[in-house]
Amino acid sequence: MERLKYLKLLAKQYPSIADVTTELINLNAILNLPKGTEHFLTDIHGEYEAFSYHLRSASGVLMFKIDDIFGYSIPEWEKKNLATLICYPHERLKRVKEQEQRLEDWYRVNIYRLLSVCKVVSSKYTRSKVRKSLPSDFTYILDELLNLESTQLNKEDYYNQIINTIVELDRSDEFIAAISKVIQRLAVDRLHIIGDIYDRGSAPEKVMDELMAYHSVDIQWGNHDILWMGAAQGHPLMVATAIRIALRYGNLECLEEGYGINMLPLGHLAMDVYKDDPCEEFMPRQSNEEFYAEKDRNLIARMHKAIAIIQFKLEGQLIKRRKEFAMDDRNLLEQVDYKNGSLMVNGREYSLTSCHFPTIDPKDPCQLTTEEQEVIDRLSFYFRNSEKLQKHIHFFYTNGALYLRYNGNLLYHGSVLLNKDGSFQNFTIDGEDYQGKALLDKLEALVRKAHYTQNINDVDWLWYMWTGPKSPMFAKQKMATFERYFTREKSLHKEALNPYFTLRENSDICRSILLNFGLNPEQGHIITGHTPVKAAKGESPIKADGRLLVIDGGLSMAYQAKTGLAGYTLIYNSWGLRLVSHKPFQSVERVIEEGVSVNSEMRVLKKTNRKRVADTDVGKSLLAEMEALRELLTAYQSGQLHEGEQFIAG
Ligand SMILES: O=P(O)(O)OC[C@H]1O[C@](O)(COP(=O)(O)O)[C@@H](O)[C@@H]1O
Ligand SMILES: [Mn+2]
Repeated sequence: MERLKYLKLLAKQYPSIADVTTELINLNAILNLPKGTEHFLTDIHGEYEAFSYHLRSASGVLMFKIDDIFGYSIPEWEKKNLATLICYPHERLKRVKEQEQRLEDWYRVNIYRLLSVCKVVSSKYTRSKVRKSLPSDFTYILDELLNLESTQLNKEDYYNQIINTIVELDRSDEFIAAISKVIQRLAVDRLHIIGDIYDRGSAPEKVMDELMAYHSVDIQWGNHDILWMGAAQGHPLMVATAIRIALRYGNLECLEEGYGINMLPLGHLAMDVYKDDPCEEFMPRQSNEEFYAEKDRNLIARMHKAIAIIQFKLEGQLIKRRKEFAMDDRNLLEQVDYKNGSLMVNGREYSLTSCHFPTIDPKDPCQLTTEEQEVIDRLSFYFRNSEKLQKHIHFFYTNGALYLRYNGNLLYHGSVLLNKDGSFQNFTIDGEDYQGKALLDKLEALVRKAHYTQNINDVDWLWYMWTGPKSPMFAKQKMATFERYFTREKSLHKEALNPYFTLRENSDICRSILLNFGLNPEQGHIITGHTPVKAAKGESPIKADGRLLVIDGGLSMAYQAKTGLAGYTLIYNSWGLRLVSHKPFQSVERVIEEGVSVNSEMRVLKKTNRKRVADTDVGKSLLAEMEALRELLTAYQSGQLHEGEQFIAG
């Protein structure tokens, strides 16, 4: 009975035998197409230009495609220029116009070449899917051109005429920009971002704009993203932490220009309180000498210290408020001896590099001064009311989650907590025990609940996930921020990793994780980020005989010295898995000047027989849809339902 009701509903969409059979033929054709290409990127950390280049060039794959298509028929430099045109059409066109004598000829040749590339990248999709991805201005023309061969009998003139007309009507620039975008878009069917879009680099807000405009993307929340998700709710401690990190890297533009956060109140506090403090340990990192004058750097350092102290005070308050987080040892302001200028850790005393804490009352070190309170209230207000920030963060809830199972693979940013013996580590939350997948599900539910209730006690959980020892996204014993600013004791700077990070080298462990998440342990892979792979020191991103891949290759500039690379892109296409490692991205200007070059290296990790859509998750749901359509067809053919019956009530 239920099934009949369902078929009646389906009949509304397919009211005749002809409709059902057309759809069945269509779905069957889709199932036989090659599997769409998935790209995986992680730990973007605000590095907008490099990130954008990866999207535009399909992480270098575009160059390989152009090579395949044109081979030796055109010289190397022309292939480079064609790739540049596809990646940066506006910038490249500007350059061409300055140099080219015979512009109309140039347009014709290049439009032909772009069409050849577009035909290859679109050949994996149905005509209908390609049509949907075409820009409205040129849908008709592009659809015609992509589905015709210039040499096709009787159509040659027609094809050439369309191109001539585009050139004559002075629409070439728009056409080239449009077709380039289509090529970029069709080269990747699905993009996975394994977390940590925010912090360190200068423009996470631009990364978010680009992701939101992207045709198909999912995000696995990283600890830095969760920090911003909490800050966007106006949680004062997370606001302070996000600002502290921004100042540490001298990223005022992201806050002020990107999100409209007014930093003036913090500037005032900094100059009132730390005017005579050189704040050496708080000088912004990276080569910000280029961007900031000495005077500005001094101001940033003072603001940095002012917000760091607010952060440490608020941490102490939260730790006392949330006993169940069991983080008393991280309430460091209460472990400082303000007279001796030292820090007590496990009964040992370590001297501080500076004990200039003019806003701290040693009797109640975690109490904010009135001015500090006013500043953090205002900053929290700005975060909550930044329209752009709210829009970006909303995207994490709609397109993101703590983990994702996709085409048999398991994607998460950090870890699944393990004990030393490889068993799943338990976390008791509100009296219930959680481990492995169940723990991630519980934590994700807490994040979504906090978004809904906006209650500070609920939002506190996001802070725990940012830095708590049992947070699978952080998965380190402590975050040694205070120790790094205020002591020189190396042993205190160490952040011990959860045993997971050693155990992930073992393929049996990885199999047990895949099983725990309901995936096939012999076929699936775990794909993660979070810990930069020290490739320069010989570390491999491929762990556990290929069962687990860590693809944090240092897209973040601040970490490139550690990795010796500038990031990885993992590619899963119909032929298997490949890992591309990138060299540092210099600048858009340099690409325009020198042409796109292959600055990546491709490694084949796994070769398979060509996979079709039928072998994917989408294929599975298409097969289920086809089964229902077959039932509907039988119902029509056996007279159980009449064609057009959707109009009959009940
Ligand atoms: O290098 P920075 O920016 O000072 O950050 C160091 C901090 O970042 C962390 O590594 C967390 O960031 P990741 O998630 O990118 O690893 C902390 O463990 C550490 O204290
Ligand atoms: Mn991380």
